[in-house]
Amino acid sequence: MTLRLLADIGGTNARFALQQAGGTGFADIEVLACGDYPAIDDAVRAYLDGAAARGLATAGVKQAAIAIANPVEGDEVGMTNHCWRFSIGALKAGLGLDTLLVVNDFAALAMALPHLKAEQRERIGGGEAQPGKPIGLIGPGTGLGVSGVVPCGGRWTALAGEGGHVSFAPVTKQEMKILQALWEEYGHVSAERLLSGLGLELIHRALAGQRLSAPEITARALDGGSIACRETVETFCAVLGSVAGNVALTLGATGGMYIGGGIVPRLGSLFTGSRFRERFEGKGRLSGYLARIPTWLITEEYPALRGVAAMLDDIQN
Ligand SMILES: Nc1ncnc2c1ncn2[C@@H]1O[C@H](COP(=O)(O)OP(=O)(O)OP(=O)(O)O)[C@@H](O)[C@H]1O
Repeated sequence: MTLRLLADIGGTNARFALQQAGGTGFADIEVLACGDYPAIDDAVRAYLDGAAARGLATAGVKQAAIAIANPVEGDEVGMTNHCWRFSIGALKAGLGLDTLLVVNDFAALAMALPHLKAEQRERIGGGEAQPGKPIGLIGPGTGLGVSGVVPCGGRWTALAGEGGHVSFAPVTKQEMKILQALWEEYGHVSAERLLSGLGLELIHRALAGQRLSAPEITARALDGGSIACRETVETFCAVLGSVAGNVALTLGATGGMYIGGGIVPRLGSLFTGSRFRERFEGKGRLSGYLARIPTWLITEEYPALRGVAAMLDDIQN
């Protein structure tokens, strides 16, 4: 039996799975905390050892595909929001692999978008997807991932950009206040500075003068215990709408715009009832154009694993 190893590695979480062959289901999905392992090799080996202990034939793993949260430009990989650095060649040799594909995590996630089923996504607002047109993606997690897929010669091609690091543009006086506070501290204020776990904490600090962790902020906002936390989450959702609208305009994403990442699915009704969609559409003379673009929240749990498996299929066919 030949197993393929698949991984989706973010700044906080490393998600692993095994797959028998292209197009088949996943076995043994596990999420490890990146911070528990000094290097990527240690996390991969810990996962494979665990899978072997659970009775899977991991000695047969000769092919692997890793989606990771940083630009992938050559053999040397350095994560943006975590300390792991590695050589793709050395990792491949160390794990005894014949094939190792390493790609940007949001490019992998984008490859899964055209194949998502109705039960794997939740519609936010109106609009109608145009078939065969670019599809956009934005996702706040440890960082802010941005990507999309464009149709090319009968196939989809994923974009591997770093759109989370574009400069933040405030839309309201309150957002000006946040920008002012962050300027003092960071000089360049990127969209990721607000739209990430740390971003929630920074927004809250700027608006309420209180230091809380991202999970604390959303918990207090969700249980109704704190008006200030609710305001922070509302601001986060509004800014996300604005930045998602920018991505849709830039890509001409008339095939639809998707929201991924680990944070938004945890916001529940605070997101669905937020000003996200109003701000997505609120682009002056282009508002009508954006109103026609549908937005969806990805509810499928491991979409980037599905995307990176499709990319591995592509290089093998
Ligand atoms: N309940 C919560 N509410 C809000 N934020 C949360 C919550 N739980 C965790 N987070 C934040 O989510 C972030 C992790 O997001 P995610 O699960 O997408 O991780 P990741 O895939 O490792 O990230 P990335 O791919 O962006 O590098 C952390 O910054 C964490 O603080």
